[in-house]
Order: sequence, then C-alpha cells, then structure tokens
Amino acid sequence: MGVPAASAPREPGDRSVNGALEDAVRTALTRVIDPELRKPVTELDMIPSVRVVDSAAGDASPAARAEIELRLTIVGCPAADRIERDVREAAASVAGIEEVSVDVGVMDRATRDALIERLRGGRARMPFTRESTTRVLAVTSGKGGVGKSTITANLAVALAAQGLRVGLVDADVFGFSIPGLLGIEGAKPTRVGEAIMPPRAHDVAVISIGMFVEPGAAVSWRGPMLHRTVEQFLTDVYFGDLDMLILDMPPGTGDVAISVGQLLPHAEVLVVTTPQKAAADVAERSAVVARQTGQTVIGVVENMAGLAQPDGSVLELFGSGGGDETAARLGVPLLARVPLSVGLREGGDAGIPIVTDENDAAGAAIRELASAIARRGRGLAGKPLGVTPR
Ligand SMILES: Nc1ncnc2c1ncn2[C@@H]1O[C@H](COP(=O)(O)OP(=O)(O)OP(=O)(O)O)[C@@H](O)[C@H]1O
Repeated sequence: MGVPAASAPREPGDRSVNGALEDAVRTALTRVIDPELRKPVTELDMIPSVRVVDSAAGDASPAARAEIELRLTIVGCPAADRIERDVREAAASVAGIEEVSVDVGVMDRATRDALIERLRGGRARMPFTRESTTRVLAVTSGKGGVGKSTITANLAVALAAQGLRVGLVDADVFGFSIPGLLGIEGAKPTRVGEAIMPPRAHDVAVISIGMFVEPGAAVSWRGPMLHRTVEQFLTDVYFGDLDMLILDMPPGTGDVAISVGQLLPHAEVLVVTTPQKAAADVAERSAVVARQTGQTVIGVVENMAGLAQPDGSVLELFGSGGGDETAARLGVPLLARVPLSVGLREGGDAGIPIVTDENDAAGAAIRELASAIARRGRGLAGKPLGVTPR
C-alpha cells in the first residue's frame, strides 16, 4: 500500500490518506517489541486503536497526527517508558506523520487473562515437557564451591551470545547466586496476572529464589515447599519460546535434585567437578541420582584446572585428573577443562560474566563448552522413539 509523502498536499479530513497512514503506522508498530514478552506490541493486544487525524483543521495543508492507544499489561510495568518511547519513534518514522500522541493506560483484566492464556498456547501448564522443543540442561555437582554456578551463568550467557534463546532457573535454593553473577541482584520479576515475567540479563531470562526472599534472608524449607517452588518456576514463569532452559542445581543429591528429576525426567545433565581426584566420588554420586530419574548425563566439566603462569609453567592448585576420572566413571566425555582464572572470579563478583571477554582462557573454555553443547543438539534425550514394541 502506498504511503503518501510528507510533503504531499492533503485535504483536511481526507479519510483515504489518513486511512493509508493509519495502516502504515500499524505496520511500523509491528517493529515495537515488548522487552519482557518478546513479541510485537501489535500481537499482544497492546494497541487497541490507531487513528490519524488532521491536527490543524481548516489549514490548507494540515499536519497529520497519529493518535495511538497503548495498553500496558500491568500497572507500573517496568518497561513502560521504553515501550512508549519505541511506539512514538515507530509512529514518527512513518512518512507523512508529523505528530504523535500516545494515550498510555493499562489493559483490563479480561484482556490480560486472555493474552496470557494465548501466550501459553493452550499448552499444558508445564511447558517443558518431553514433547517440547526446548532442551533442558541441569548443571550439577557433587559438592559446593566447585564453581558450578559460575560455570552455569557463563554458559547461559555464552549460549545466548551464540543466538540461542536461553532461560536460566536458579534452582540452587539454599545457595542462590545467579542474580549476583549476572549483575541483577535486587531485580524483581513482574507479575502479569498469574504469570511471572523473569528479569533478563545478558540476553538470558533468569528466575531465582533470591528474587522472592528479603535480602540477607535464608531459605530453610523442606521437601514439599522446595518441590512447589521448583514446579512454580517451571510452570508460572513465562519464558516464552526457548531453545534451552538451564538449571543451576544445588550441589549434592537432595530434595531439589529429586523434584527436578520427577518434573524433568528428559533433562540432560552436566556434572561440574574440580581436578581433585578425591572429588570424583561425590561428583559421580550426583550423576547417579540424575540417572535414576531417567535423565541423561551428557558430560563433565572440570573447573579450576591449571593456571598458566607468566613463566609458561602451569600451577595445578587443585591437582589434576579429577575431570577425566569422573568422566571415565560415568562413561561420558569430559566436555571442558576450565582453568583457574582471576578474571572469571572477578567477573562473578562484579556481575559481568567473563565469557564475553575474548582474552580470558576460562572464558574461551566456556565458549567452547557452549559450542559443544549447542552442536550436540537435543539428540534422543527424552524424545519418543516412535517404535512400537511387538
Ligand atoms: N575457574 C575459576 N577460577 C577462579 N575462581 C573460580 C573459578 N570457578 C569458580 N571460582 C570462584 O569460586 C567460588 C565458588 O564458585 P561458585 O559459587 O560458582 O561455586 P558453586 O559450586 O556454585 O558453589 P555452591 O553450589 O556452593 O553455590 C566463587 O568465588 C567463584 O568466583
């Protein structure tokens, strides 16, 4: 459809020109993406009306003003300013539109509920089923402090940097550290009706128990409560369409590991361990629990491996061989050896994942790990084989 040039003479009240401009504005608005729902505002029932009117009636060549109704999903939507600005800019970019006015309001409850229902696609409540196309990767370790959360956060960012749509669940309920590692400590999810919108960091959608408890508070829940929380993270958090959902598991073989095993028996599991051979025992145990629930252990990451010294020697602070030992016991490949790195630790403390730094050896190792995992594809993990037993 042709759009009149800005300079074309217009008759006051010329509906055909204004109608064409309205269509052009609507088309321009399809480029405005809601940062939380990750879809165009035009597909989210957020633009109930677009009108183009003559702003100066009676003038020989009146200016065209776009009057746009914008309905946000909730009161106090954190992305409100950004969405309004993007709507204004998109409308103003249409040739022939000289003024833009945006009437900002909030959609009514029925519209919002219908929207959430539609976004969920009428799917079963739990979207990450065996049949979904999202790969689920649980990162586990035998004991605490081996760098599991650091590896998980960096891995998620590396996969997102490779173009994958990534969600990250911090299921390490007692030692949640993912928000800090990704620089979003204090970020709160937004509630839209019954759905919870996860904050985003470094292009990863993140949910953590740390976002629901008061700063400094400890989580001292027992099994059923933990199970409900993990279940709620998987059902009520709106991640949108994901290529990969990554879970930072608590270390060891506790209640959460069992819950995740029950809820996501088709998940792939990555085991993080250190170079200490003595740690192979506990690392192996965490994988055994995963296997008991049907999950597939895809490999081992050895973290805190040798640190290259300026003189060319390698400082093996935690010994060597632990990764190979664990991988051999589990009969899976050692997918990465991530060296000790001051940058990795500093990046974690500062909330800036080192994985985006081209010069850090640990970052490079995690980028390669991400590529290996992405290349692996979903494989047959959890997919129905379509074989009918005779
Ligand atoms: N390769 C590494 N080089 C240097 N420091 C590291 C490395 N990996 C992790 N660290 C540091 O080790 C500490 C423990 O890491 P992290 O919190 O990721 O461990 P974790 O296994 O997730 O622990 P937990 O499960 O108990 O929460 C952090 O201070 C982190 O910065």
